[in-house]
Amino acid sequence: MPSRSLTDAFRSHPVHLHQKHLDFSSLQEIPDSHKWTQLDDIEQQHPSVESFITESVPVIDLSDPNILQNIGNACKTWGVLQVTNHGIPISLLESVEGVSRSLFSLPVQQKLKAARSPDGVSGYGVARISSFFSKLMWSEGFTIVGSPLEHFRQLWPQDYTKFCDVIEEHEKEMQKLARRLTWLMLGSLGITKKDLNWAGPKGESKEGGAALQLNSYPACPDPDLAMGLAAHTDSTLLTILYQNNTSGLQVLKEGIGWVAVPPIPGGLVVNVGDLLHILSNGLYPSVLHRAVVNRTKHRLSIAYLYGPPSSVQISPIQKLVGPNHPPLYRPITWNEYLVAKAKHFNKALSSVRICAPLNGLVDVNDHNSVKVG
Ligand SMILES: C=C1C[C@]23C[C@@]1(O)CC[C@H]2[C@@]12CCC[C@@](C)(C(=O)O1)[C@H]2[C@@H]3C(=O)O
Ligand SMILES: O=C(O)CCC(=O)C(=O)O
Ligand SMILES: [Fe+2]
Repeated sequence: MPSRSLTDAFRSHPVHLHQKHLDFSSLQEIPDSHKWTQLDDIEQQHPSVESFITESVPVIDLSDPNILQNIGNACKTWGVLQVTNHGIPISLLESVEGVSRSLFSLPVQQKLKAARSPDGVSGYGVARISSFFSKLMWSEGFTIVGSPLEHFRQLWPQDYTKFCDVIEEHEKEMQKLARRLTWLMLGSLGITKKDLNWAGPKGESKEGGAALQLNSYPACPDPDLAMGLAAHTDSTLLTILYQNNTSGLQVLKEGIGWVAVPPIPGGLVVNVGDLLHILSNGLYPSVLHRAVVNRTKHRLSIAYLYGPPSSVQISPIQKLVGPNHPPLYRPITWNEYLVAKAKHFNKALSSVRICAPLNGLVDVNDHNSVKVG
């Protein structure tokens, strides 16, 4: 099969999303289209009991000498961590936040000039997973894969180059951090570059791919009736998330429920994605997470979704497989997995599973996505 870039992922599987674009800033009340009148199944099974929760997502200093052990524990027990001392200049993160703020504050008609097409990846629009719900989410998104130049030229005909420069610089820095984190996570499982088939003969790796997702969650008149971004896992190796100084991210911790991940100054959230779940043969489970909204504050988040080179087949690493640990997932490329996600949403991992779990249970992340409203 010819090698295809991430940009081509949805060519064969266009998603025609319900395109109702609101001017959130003018709304005093939530319209029916955005009112989540009924709790979805995931939330009913795992009620939020935040006031009693004492556990919190591990915060890991990347310069700590025990880094491998700390990262391994966090990936195994939480599937998510926050990192500090990560080397990304705060000024760069704030500049991307500035680009994002300028973008989302443009008039709706202007933003729609850079709308994502049904078979495309990049551009402005509602989250791709929106097609699984009858109600719309209280958010807007802008996805960037490759150069944002064409879209940015539509948005800011006069000064698009300065916005492109910020995104380019951010991509370079985040790519370095994402690679480093990937090798730390794999290293904590005893995996080195020579154990992976996409690393070259000297252990150098072919370039991974990435998507940048800018998310905007406007202040909401009735946050209890709205959903910022519905519960999902990321179809990545890992995702690095920057949040402005407003809470909203929650992760599901088995046996506890939804746990808030508050922004910490200078910190970045790192999620284990479905492809690392597959590579680690389920040892590092991808984390189910969602974003809730706020009555008074506009929240912005910037997700760097990192994955393998698009031609590479991802399957459980040989070293982690044996007679007592059969491979749980079949090989799949990133693009193929994105199509599986577009078809099966939170059952995508189960759709690539080849071996029934020994305890007879479904995958931890195999949640039902029930239509709401
Ligand atoms: C590479 C990708 C992962 C993603 C789909 C995408 O093609 C680009 C956007 C990503 C995103 C961000 C918001 C949540 C999410 C589920 C969605 O709808 O779009 C993820 C997708 C994913 O991880 O599956
Ligand atoms: O806004 C957030 O905190 C979550 C964003 C997210 O999960 C995503 O972009 O995949
Ligand atoms: Fe996510």
